[in-house]
Amino acid sequence: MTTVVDIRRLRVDLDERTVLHDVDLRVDEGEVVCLLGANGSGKSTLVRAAVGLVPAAAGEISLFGRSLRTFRDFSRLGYVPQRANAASGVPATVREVVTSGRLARRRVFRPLTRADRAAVDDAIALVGLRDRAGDPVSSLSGGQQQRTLIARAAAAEPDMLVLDEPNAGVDQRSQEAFARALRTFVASGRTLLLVLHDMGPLASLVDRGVVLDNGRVVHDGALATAPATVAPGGVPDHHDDEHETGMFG
Ligand SMILES: Nc1ncnc2c1ncn2[C@@H]1O[C@H](COP(=O)(O)OP(=O)(O)OP(=O)(O)O)[C@@H](O)[C@H]1O
Repeated sequence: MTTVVDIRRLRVDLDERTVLHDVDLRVDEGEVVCLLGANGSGKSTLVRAAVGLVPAAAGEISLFGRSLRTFRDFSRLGYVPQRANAASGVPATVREVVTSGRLARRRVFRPLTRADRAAVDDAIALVGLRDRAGDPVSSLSGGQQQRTLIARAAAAEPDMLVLDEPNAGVDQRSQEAFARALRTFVASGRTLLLVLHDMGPLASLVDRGVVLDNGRVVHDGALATAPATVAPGGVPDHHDDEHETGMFG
């Protein structure tokens, strides 16, 4: 089994404050791992550090078996930040934005192949925006714009998707459709690292939950009988004693 993300004893300092302390996180190929925790517990910082967007003050990060310091194969990785906004000054349509993800995968510009077009169509279907494909992204809701960026990442056919709060501001029906689509993504052996405040319909997909509290990992393990949501505040009340919550196996 290949380890896709291997983080050991990671410390991250922001504004001279330590926001991640001694964090270990391992994600194997084909796994769906969910980061949970209250606001400000460090979930976004952890995924940003994992993809090289914030520097580590201490510790080791490897992606696909290679130290992040020398890792260059970023086309294997699709990352979509929290509250991402796909609208720019340019009046691009959903299809154009998604296609740009496909083009970014290639070194030299050449016309789209049939395979490129199919990957773009699949990615748009993955996020449930088929009926909006020709619309300008500026006409979409915030949730739909983030979905557009998820489709752009998926169009490059990465081995791992890292999605920070993909369901924020998305209605229940769209969340359910998205969960079904992501099931297809992982069925092909690909890897998912999700930051979720509320697991909602994605709960049944998740193999393992990692709970952060104040920048430390306080739980790392399987999720028991598909809890739909995390307790108010994002984490179980007694996450130091997982048996009390009944949420984690
Ligand atoms: N750019 C920054 N500069 C300084 N401090 C930051 C920065 N970004 C985040 N922080 C701080 O780091 C801590 C962790 O924030 P982070 O956004 O990683 O938490 P989170 O668990 O993702 O929260 P949320 O669920 O609200 O998105 C918080 O205390 C936050 O205030």
